[in-house]
Amino acid sequence: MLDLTTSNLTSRYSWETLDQDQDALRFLESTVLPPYLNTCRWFAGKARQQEKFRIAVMHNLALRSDVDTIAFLAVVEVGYTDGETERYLLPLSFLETAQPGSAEVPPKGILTTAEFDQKGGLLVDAIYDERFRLALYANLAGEQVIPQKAGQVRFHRGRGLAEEDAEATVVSRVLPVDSSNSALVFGVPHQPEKYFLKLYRKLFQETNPEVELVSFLTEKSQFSHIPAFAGSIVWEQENTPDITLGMMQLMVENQKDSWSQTGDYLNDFLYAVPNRLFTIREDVFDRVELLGRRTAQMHLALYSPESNDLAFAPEAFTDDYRAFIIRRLEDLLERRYTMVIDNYTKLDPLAQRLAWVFMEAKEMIDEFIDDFRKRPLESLRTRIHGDYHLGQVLATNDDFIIIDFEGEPESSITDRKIKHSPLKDVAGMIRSYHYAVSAKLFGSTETENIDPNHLQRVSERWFNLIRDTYMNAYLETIGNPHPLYKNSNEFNFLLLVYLLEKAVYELGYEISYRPAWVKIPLKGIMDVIQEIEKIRTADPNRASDVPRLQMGLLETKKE
Ligand SMILES: Nc1ncnc2c1ncn2[C@@H]1O[C@H](COP(=O)(O)OP(=O)(O)O)[C@@H](O)[C@H]1O
Ligand SMILES: O=P(O)(O)O[C@H]1O[C@H](CO)[C@@H](O[C@H]2O[C@H](CO)[C@@H](O)[C@H](O)[C@H]2O)[C@H](O)[C@H]1O
Repeated sequence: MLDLTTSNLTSRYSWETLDQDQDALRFLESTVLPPYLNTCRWFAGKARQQEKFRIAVMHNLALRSDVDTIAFLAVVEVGYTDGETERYLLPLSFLETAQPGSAEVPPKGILTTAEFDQKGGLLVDAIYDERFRLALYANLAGEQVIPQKAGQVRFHRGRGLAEEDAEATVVSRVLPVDSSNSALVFGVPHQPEKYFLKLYRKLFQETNPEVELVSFLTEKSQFSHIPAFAGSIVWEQENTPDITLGMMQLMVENQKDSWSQTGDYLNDFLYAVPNRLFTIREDVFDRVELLGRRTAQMHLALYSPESNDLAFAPEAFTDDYRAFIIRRLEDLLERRYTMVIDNYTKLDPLAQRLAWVFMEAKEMIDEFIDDFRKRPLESLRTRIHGDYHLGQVLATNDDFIIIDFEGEPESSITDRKIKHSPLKDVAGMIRSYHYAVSAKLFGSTETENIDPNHLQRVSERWFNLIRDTYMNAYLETIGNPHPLYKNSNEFNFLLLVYLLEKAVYELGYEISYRPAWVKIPLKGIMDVIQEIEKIRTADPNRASDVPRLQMGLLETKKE
């Protein structure tokens, strides 16, 4: 607990002039911000060597209360000994000790005790100050543009914000999810949880891809399986790209995300496996089929050849794009080979055998990449979800709502806006179903005494059924033929490219974070290389010295 009797930050001036008080700002930068940011879940620089914290900008936001006051939207720049500087949004508010609500701020929201013009209180992350939340809502509803020293802060109102709610008395709270951004919830009379406002923490010198995709789907398509776009908050400056600070959507009533739901459904299956039974509720397949359809409908909505918005116009598989994917894949592969070698002894026996086959297949993978470089491709690329997996799909009573269109967290903002074949999303979801089945079977006490080879075969059978159900529903909805996918050969080939990319990425993630799960992406890689081998052997004209796949390495030695 903070000691409220001693002030850490003391200023002779009033809180409202903090942005001009150089001494107070320097104190914040040197003493308060470094330890505070390092406690925040959304601060991504914890593992890097931090060098400098600087308040780059402080925007003003008027707060409605008994006494006129303001909050600041601070942009904190963090410099590192190497690599790029990052910028984070940190809304700041001052709660005088006697202020109602000051006792309710959780410790993680308090930066320091403070004293401004002899008034004591707390310097807090403003999301925990109700006056700040209400100001955000009122500005969005009123489509305000607030001039600042550096440019202006514009509040856009989206179609999702209902007319009758614009003047409503709202209630608000901070959603207790600890993730890379912060989430606020707003309620209106008769609907206590109606709007969901995401404040982006890490800022990019560009419009956030999520705002582009969600506003496009809401305003220019009939696809209704996303939470409708209700507005955004943007920092605008002349001759500089806009910076998105936040986005509001409708709040979705949901029990859980589809990762948890799929896991629950799989329990029946899990209990049956030790008895050598295949028991599974039909509902599982109904859900998978529905998600296949919803995925295809999302892709059809994002495919807009008539749109005059270039950001959404479909594009061909250009040499530049192929070079981009190949660079990424080769870079990932190189790092994964090293990681596997360095961590080999930490892997369990099944993962070790799979890792061997993967390492031995290097030349075959190189040949496949070369094929991708040269093969004529007529399919098209569009904007896609970009980070699609079961955790990004909320399960409502009888349907799905797709969220989090921000793209892959590790990619730069420019890379996140690159158009891909929608098969990249399809591959993401297939990998996720593979994870759901494998994690359940390999991570549960019910199956711990079952021979891992048998478990592998069982999980493969169930996964194949689920994958085919998903793919059939997807293809049926997309329609055949469709300009996005020229023919089934190309479709199958491209799907392998994206499955390989995703599984190779996951291999690194699991080695670093969940070594017990390494066999899941390794098995995913194995499935892809077996398919690659089938393509090679089916082509009578292919003269290649590349060795065959060493599947024999997977056999366990009989004692
Ligand atoms: N529109 C929404 N309605 C209800 N809950 C939501 C909505 N959007 C996100 N959530 C919840 O907030 C969590 C974090 O949202 P997400 O978009 O994944 O944010 P982040 O970018 O911080 O990861 C989700 O896992 C989900 O539980
Ligand atoms: O959640 P993030 O966007 O930070 O993504 C990272 O963590 C994910 C795990 O939480 C990881 O996803 C992998 O595991 C999931 C199950 O836990 C599975 O559904 C995904 O398909 C699988 O890729 C993701 O790869 C990583 O970037």
